[in-house]
Order: sequence, then C-alpha cells, then structure tokens
Amino acid sequence: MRHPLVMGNWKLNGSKHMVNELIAALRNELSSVVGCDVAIAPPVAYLDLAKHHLGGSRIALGAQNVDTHLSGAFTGEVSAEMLKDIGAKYIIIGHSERRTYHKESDEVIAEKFAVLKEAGLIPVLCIGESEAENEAGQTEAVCARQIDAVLNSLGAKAFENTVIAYEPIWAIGTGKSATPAQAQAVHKYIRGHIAKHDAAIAEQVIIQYGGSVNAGNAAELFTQPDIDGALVGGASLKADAFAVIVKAAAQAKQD
Ligand SMILES: O=C[C@H](O)COP(=O)(O)O
Repeated sequence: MRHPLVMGNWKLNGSKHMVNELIAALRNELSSVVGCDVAIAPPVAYLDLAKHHLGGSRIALGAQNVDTHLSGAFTGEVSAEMLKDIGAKYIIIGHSERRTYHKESDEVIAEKFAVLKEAGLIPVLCIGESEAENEAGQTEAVCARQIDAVLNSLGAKAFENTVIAYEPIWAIGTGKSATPAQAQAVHKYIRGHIAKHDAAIAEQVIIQYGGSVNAGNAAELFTQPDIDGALVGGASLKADAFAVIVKAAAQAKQD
C-alpha cells in the first residue's frame, strides 16, 4: 500500500519572516494529520532556517535542485551531501522550469537522480509534456523518454523508494489543472512503463500529480488509484490551502 506524499514547492518565493510564519501555521494545521507524508521545499537560502522550524514535526524538508558534482569549483551549486548534511530528505529534480530556463537535459537529470540515490536522498523526478506535445498526442512518448533516461542508465531498481511527479507543463501555474481522468490515464501509463522492467518497483513508486492543484480540486484528483499525492506550487504558499490538500490526500487514501 503506497503512502501519499504532498510536497510544497515554494519555488523562488520566501523570506525569513515567511519561513517562520508559514511553518508555524502548517505545524498548527497539520498536527493531527496521519496517513499522508508531507514535505516543503523552500529556496536553498532558507533550508537551514526551515529545518530549524520544522524540528519535532512530521513535515519533512525538501529542496528544489541539486548539482551533479559533490564538491569543487562549481560556483553557485549545492551538492547532495550538503543537502543531506542540513537534513533535507526529498529533492526535486527535472522540474520543467529548470529544463526550460537552465537547459537541463534528460541525461543531466539522470545524473542528478544517481547522486541523490548514492547520498541516500529521495529524488522527486518531475516529468511532463508541453501544451504543443499534448496537442500532438505525444504525452506518453515524452513521459517515457524522460523516465527512460533514468531506467536506461540506472535500471528499474533505482526507482525503489523514489517519487515521480507528473506535471503537464500546460497545467503549471495556469489555474488549468489536468482533469482527474486525464491525470490518472498518464499516471497509469507511467506505472505500466516502469512495470515492463520491474512490476514490484512500479507498484511501490510514488507518482504525484502537479499543476494547479488547489484546495478545490485536490480531493477529486486523489480519488484516482494511481495518483499518490501532489507536488504543489502556488497553493503551498498558503497554509490553509496546503493543509486542505494534505488532508484530502490523507482522507482519500484511507477510504
Ligand atoms: O512544482 C510545482 C508545480 O510546478 C506546480 O505549480 P502550481 O501548483 O503553481 O501550478
């Protein structure tokens, strides 16, 4: 039985004040929630402060990126060992914003997946198609290509205890979420694609949906059998909305 994971990706938002306020509110709202794992990924500058404020809570610390290198002359980068050192657990890689703005290739993202596994951290591998690819009927092919970069270099076993976030690019920050049925169809395809290599690994991998998840649409998304929680952007910046999403995931998977 898979345990859902709801993770907040704060993206390039925050301040010391916000870290203090938002985490205090989340701790309050989520203190009695069981049955759903929860994580937040603040900007790297605030990870240590966030870890401090999360102390003793069930909310895990995540990060939004990692470098492929462990140390050395790589100005501006953060290593897997550093993230582990400060207590991060879930690390987002391959977000479409990094694929687009930082030209990250499938191969570089697979390398990031490898360094995270090596460090004992949990990769949250983002995949998903653009609007044009969706309209051209290429959704499955794009998702398969993005997963194959990891499958072909590391093998299916690398997906043990990891997370995939299916985030159709056309749904990110647009207010236009995929419908539960649309998302379920792609999630089922993704799980089936991994199952061709290893059915047991496919069965346990967490597949989150991401893209305009909010307090109003989360519950219905989570009724789908292959949707194991969400990677939440905008709505993760508001404690009440994020808490509704977490509680919806916990409730749906209990029913
Ligand atoms: O990582 C999160 C996703 O990009 C979704 O962002 P959004 O919830 O603001 O659409």
